[in-house]
Amino acid sequence: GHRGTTENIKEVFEGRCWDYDVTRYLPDLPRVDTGCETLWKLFFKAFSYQPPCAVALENYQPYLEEAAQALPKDKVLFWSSVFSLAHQYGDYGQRYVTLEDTLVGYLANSITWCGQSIEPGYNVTRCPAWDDCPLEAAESFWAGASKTFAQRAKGEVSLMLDGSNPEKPAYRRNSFFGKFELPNLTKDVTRVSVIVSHVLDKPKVEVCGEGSLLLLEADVKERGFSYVCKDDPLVVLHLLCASDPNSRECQLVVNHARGQ
Ligand SMILES: Nc1nc2c(c(=O)[nH]1)N1CN2[C@@H]2O[C@H](COP(=O)(O)OP(=O)(O)OC[C@H]3O[C@@H]1[C@H](O)[C@@H]3O)[C@@H](O)[C@H]2O
Repeated sequence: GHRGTTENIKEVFEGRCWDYDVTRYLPDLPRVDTGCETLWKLFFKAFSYQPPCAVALENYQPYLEEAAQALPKDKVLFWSSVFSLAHQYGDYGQRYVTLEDTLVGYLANSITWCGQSIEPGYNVTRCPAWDDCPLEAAESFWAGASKTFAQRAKGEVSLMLDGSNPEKPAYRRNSFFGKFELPNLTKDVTRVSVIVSHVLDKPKVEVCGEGSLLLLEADVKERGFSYVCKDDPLVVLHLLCASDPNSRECQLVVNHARGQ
């Protein structure tokens, strides 16, 4: 299989960059001094004229360092498998900051790119499918981006996991969080606060204190951080109920509000 390359990728990248600079996350994240043309050049340099499947994580380092922002203390949010809920919960930088809220993640999110050795140095139409390459270009990008994001986290960091998937444990050591984020948290981090979210009205496959959350607790404490875990905090329940107000669990929430 293959994926289609994002059309006008240079214009998309640079346009997003200028837009971010003047309109996005102004109260929550600092501006990056480097201009958008320079950031594009550094990003392009990382994968251009390389074979589509052979981009080492290090190639993105110059770009990742140039585009990095200081992250607000106690507001970094990591996630596994719950992309959409995590971004609702983070409320786009107001409650928490996810990788996509930072310039590095914002510019790369949902675009597709890959290199080729002949002019113009990247494949204008198509890229390998995710599993066609051992280290597919975009995969190594997110590895580098996740690592740099984790290295700049401070204070209490949050992690949202999915406790409703019978096929996939909530915490996996081979997830991006397990491979590139947890191992790169520094001494500036004090605590990992885990939120296990569950699909409404479905069996709770994993909850705090059980299954892979026990492994996570051990891995977090082994790194010297304190650990707390909560199943479906009220904010998350309300977000889930907003999308599914008629679910049984949400009726309970409404009755509770009515004091019944
Ligand atoms: N658009 C984004 N993609 C990704 C981010 C990210 O922040 N934005 N990633 C990884 N990533 C891509 O998501 C899947 C694995 O997710 P999934 O299996 O659901 O969860 P992971 O923990 O592996 O990755 C999510 C974790 O890494 C960063 C983000 O800061 C989260 O804390 C894999 O294909 C990666 O290329």
